[in-house]
Amino acid sequence: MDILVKICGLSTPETLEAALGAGADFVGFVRYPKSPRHVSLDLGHKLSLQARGRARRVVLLVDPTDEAIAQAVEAINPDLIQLHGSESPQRVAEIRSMVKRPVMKAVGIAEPSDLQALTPYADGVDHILLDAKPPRTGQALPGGNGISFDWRLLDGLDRKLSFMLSGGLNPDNVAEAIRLTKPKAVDVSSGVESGPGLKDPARIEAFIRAARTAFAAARH
Ligand SMILES: O=C(O)c1ccccc1N[C@@H]1O[C@H](COP(=O)(O)O)[C@@H](O)[C@H]1O
Repeated sequence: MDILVKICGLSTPETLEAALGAGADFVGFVRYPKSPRHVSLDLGHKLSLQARGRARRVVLLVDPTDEAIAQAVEAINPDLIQLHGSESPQRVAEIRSMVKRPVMKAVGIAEPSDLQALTPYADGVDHILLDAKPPRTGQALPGGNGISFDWRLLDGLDRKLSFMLSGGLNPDNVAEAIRLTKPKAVDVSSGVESGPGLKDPARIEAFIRAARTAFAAARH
């Protein structure tokens, strides 16, 4: 099984096509109005149709209400729901049983003790996403800030846990991240942009190529 690659925060047909053409396994659509990558339900619906059958479609939500979840599921028909707020393990389980679709929970990592926060989620979700914690400024988004965490913190991780890695990845550092952390999948947003919310097809392609090359090298 090759490493899986997710390109998140796609918001135009052209950049979505670039990600699909370059072989992305997951494509992410952000439903969070404060984000420069936020898509309306109508745009999300159109992008989802474009990606259908070509990659797994992910909807990213942050502490969503039941109504926000229902709207996103109906419009975008995602294959996976990414929860990127401070949803408790109980809320994640509730959402999973409500939507009857796979759910991925993002957990912020900044210090060794943060790894303990994974345990309560591990049994109740389909995927765990490890991300950097957002900076402590009032303006920061809960994710999508282009910030990495110290990957060596994952040396203390139970290796039975398979995870998707995110946080400040880009075409230049993804190989090192894969070598050090051995994730099942990698996820990128800011690192394949030319400006906030502006995906760059050349960087998308370079990221996917670098991830696949690094994974192949790590197997030998
Ligand atoms: O991308 C966003 O705008 C976003 C908004 C709110 C929560 C999460 C968001 N993005 C996710 O954050 C991580 C890391 O992103 P980056 O590569 O460091 O920019 C990734 O999972 C994005 O999907």
